[in-house]
Amino acid sequence: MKYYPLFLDVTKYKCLVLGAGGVARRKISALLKAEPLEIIVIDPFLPEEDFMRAFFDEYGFNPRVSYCQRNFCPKDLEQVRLAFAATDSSEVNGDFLKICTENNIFCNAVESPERGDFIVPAHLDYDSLIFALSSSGVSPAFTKALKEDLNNWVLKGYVPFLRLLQILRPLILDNVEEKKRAELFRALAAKDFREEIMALIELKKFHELHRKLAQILPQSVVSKIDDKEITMLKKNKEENVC
Ligand SMILES: C[C@@]1(CC(=O)O)C2=NC(=C\c3[nH]c(c(CCC(=O)O)c3CC(=O)O)Cc3[nH]c(c(CC(=O)O)c3CCC(=O)O)/C=C3\N/C(=C\2)[C@@H](CCC(=O)O)[C@]3(C)CC(=O)O)/[C@H]1CCC(=O)O
Ligand SMILES: NC(=O)c1ccc[n+]([C@@H]2O[C@H](COP(=O)([O-])OP(=O)(O)OC[C@H]3O[C@@H](n4cnc5c(N)ncnc54)[C@H](O)[C@@H]3O)[C@@H](O)[C@H]2O)c1
Repeated sequence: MKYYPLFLDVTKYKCLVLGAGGVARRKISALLKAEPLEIIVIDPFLPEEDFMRAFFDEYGFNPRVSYCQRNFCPKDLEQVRLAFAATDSSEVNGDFLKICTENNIFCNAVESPERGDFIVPAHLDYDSLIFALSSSGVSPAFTKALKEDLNNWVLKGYVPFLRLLQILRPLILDNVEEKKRAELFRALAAKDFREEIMALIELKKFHELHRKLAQILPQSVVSKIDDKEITMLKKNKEENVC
């Protein structure tokens, strides 16, 4: 394994991004989702209003981001825990990485990842469930495509399935005696059954879905399933997309 995967709590971190181009803005936007203390962006060539306009147009206003149109100086790294060398100059990025290393600051290098301490994975977040994906730098385009496939798969399959469980759980709790419940919940979540259910929801075959559920659920539960709720399992507009 070329990289050690971990999930960082950055809420107490001051972060610094050198360079304010398109790639830097993408790194900043992902970092902001984890609510770092602050992000300082330094770029001597891009006027502040151009950066702010570009950033806010793409990702919206965020008070955690501050911008300096000037050259970087080592003093800027005081209190910084995480850094990104995001300029288009290999030399500038190299010098910056060196200073970060001397100061024990983890630094990402957007244009020469092998020189940095970490790479940024593609990610999907559904509240507390987070997927982070990496090709170890082999193909970021593939990582992005895989993320999109996974997102479709999760939203098509698991999110509607969880909505179904949300409908069924109280009915089972109310109508099935305690010692039989765990067995039923496990049967509903079992791989083969779950996959058939997910496929029926995806195809909107709600009548068959009802029949399939009746194979394992007692009549006392099946008779109380609200058909209108069942037809809402697969909403046209998914709200959980990040
Ligand atoms: C996942 C994602 C996260 C993010 O950036 O937030 C990310 N790159 C994304 C997109 C993307 N990047 C590039 C393309 C164009 C197509 C292509 O080249 O494939 C596309 C696709 C597009 O734009 O459609 C070009 C590119 N990327 C790197 C280099 C330099 C090099 O390889 O040397 C070059 C060549 C520059 C040149 O041509 O000179 C390097 C890195 N990019 C990484 C992450 C790290 C490894 C991730 C992994 O392990 O897979 C790593 C190693 C370091 C790092 O940046 O941390 C984000 C997807 C966002 C999303 O999820 O939607
Ligand atoms: N990691 C990735 O996902 C990825 C994706 C595409 C490209 N890249 C590479 O990343 C680099 C940046 O790409 P981009 O599209 O953001 O380029 P860009 O041209 O949009 O931005 C580069 C920024 O660096 C700034 N800069 C130059 N010298 C500087 C200095 N001394 N101090 C501070 N800032 C300085 C420039 O003013 C500019 O705003 C390129 O080398 C590109 O090959 C990486």
